[in-house]
Amino acid sequence: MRDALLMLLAGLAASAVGLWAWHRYHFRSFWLIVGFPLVAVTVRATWRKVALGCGLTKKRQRWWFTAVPGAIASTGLVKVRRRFQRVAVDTKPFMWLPLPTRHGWRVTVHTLEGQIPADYAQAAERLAHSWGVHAVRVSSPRPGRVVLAATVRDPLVRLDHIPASGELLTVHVGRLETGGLWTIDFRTVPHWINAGATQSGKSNLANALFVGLAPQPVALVGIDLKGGVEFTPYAPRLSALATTRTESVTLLDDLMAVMADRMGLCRTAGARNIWQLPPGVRPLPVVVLVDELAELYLMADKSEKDEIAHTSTALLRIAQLGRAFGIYLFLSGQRIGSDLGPGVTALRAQCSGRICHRVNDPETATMTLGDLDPAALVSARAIPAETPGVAIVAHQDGQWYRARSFHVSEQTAEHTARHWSRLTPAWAEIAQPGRATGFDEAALSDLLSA
Ligand SMILES: Nc1ncnc2c1ncn2[C@@H]1O[C@H](COP(=O)(O)OP(=O)(O)OP(=O)(O)O)[C@@H](O)[C@H]1O
Repeated sequence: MRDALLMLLAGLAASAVGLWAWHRYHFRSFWLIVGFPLVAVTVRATWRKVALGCGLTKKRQRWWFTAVPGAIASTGLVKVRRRFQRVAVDTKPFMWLPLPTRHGWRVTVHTLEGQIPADYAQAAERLAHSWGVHAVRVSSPRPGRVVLAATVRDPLVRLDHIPASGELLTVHVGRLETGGLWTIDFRTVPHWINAGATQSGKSNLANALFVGLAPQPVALVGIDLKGGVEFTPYAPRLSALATTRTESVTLLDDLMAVMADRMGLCRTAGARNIWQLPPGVRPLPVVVLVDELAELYLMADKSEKDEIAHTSTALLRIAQLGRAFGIYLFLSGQRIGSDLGPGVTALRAQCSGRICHRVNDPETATMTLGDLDPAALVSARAIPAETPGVAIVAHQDGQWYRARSFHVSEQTAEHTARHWSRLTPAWAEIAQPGRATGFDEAALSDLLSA
């Protein structure tokens, strides 16, 4: 008997250790086979209580049945004394079966009359606490349906390695909280704002972007108003680098000339943008990386006014027209606010790509993320300092996500710059009007008619 008990205890201990090791070393299979089925049953079984607690139920008139007439049964609101009575009961939204995801589970819910997805988004934090998960995100694939995606544990605490990006002007810079890739695709979203307090991970993101773009046939240009400390390591792969405001003015003038040149090229070829040009005459896309954007706008005395106005107009024109002519902006800074002048506000309006790292004040989050869901602003302010690189991202699918960039050290960026330096086009080749593609009108006509 004692032996049997000992055997049983030993068996239980071995199973517990086995389960722990399984959970620890292969969470994915553990989650699918053990964790998820238990969670799915619990979520379905407790949905009425959870929905009621989170304010997602509606009162509906129902015929209520009591097995013992005369006894007092309570629905929580109405005391029922008869066998059948029409009473107001709390109705929960219909919930489908939960489905497992890489980092948790998701479930589709039918909204009740008068409910909108925002009602569920407001209750997301309550739902997360009720279910004991890291976060619940709400999306609505079609009217009347809401998908609640629960993340069991924060997938952004530890990230794997940066995967290679396949397509031109597309870079996988990190991971979204859903476990999916965080992708910056300049052809879909041409201009980006990358804001955040100091040490929040802005430069790391620029490194990740640079490492992804370096092997691609693109011209990279840097404007580094931190005196060049951030982008000088990229120099072998940069076609041009400006480290002062005066140099920036010249560089931006060159970029305007490139844009005018490309406009002429497209006009001659009857194309609306450079992507409609035949590959032989299509100019190289140019990505302009800017660090410390605010420095371009700060005025120490009145003598700088004209220079600032000039820079501001050039950047704004590039933001307005650059997309069609293959010139893209990635603007980083601690504050990109209206206090820097109307030029910044107008520039911000042209940048549909928004990335907000940890910020110190609510205004910066509001300025960066604009009129995105208020929950995004709350999330941006809640990013802890211990997780640099975590940001709120307005994604290409129209939703916002928490995301984290892959860690790319300065040494890696430097090595990449040297490795791909042979792909660096000389700035003179790009910047001289009429020579952006080496085209002349006759050669272009020949190419187009071929
Ligand atoms: N995704 C990440 N994963 C891990 N560590 C990161 C990540 N992003 C940034 N870090 C680390 O956080 C620190 C600050 O990052 P970074 O220099 O990019 O911040 P920053 O916002 O550019 O700061 P500053 O404005 O002061 O230059 C660095 O030590 C960097 O290695």
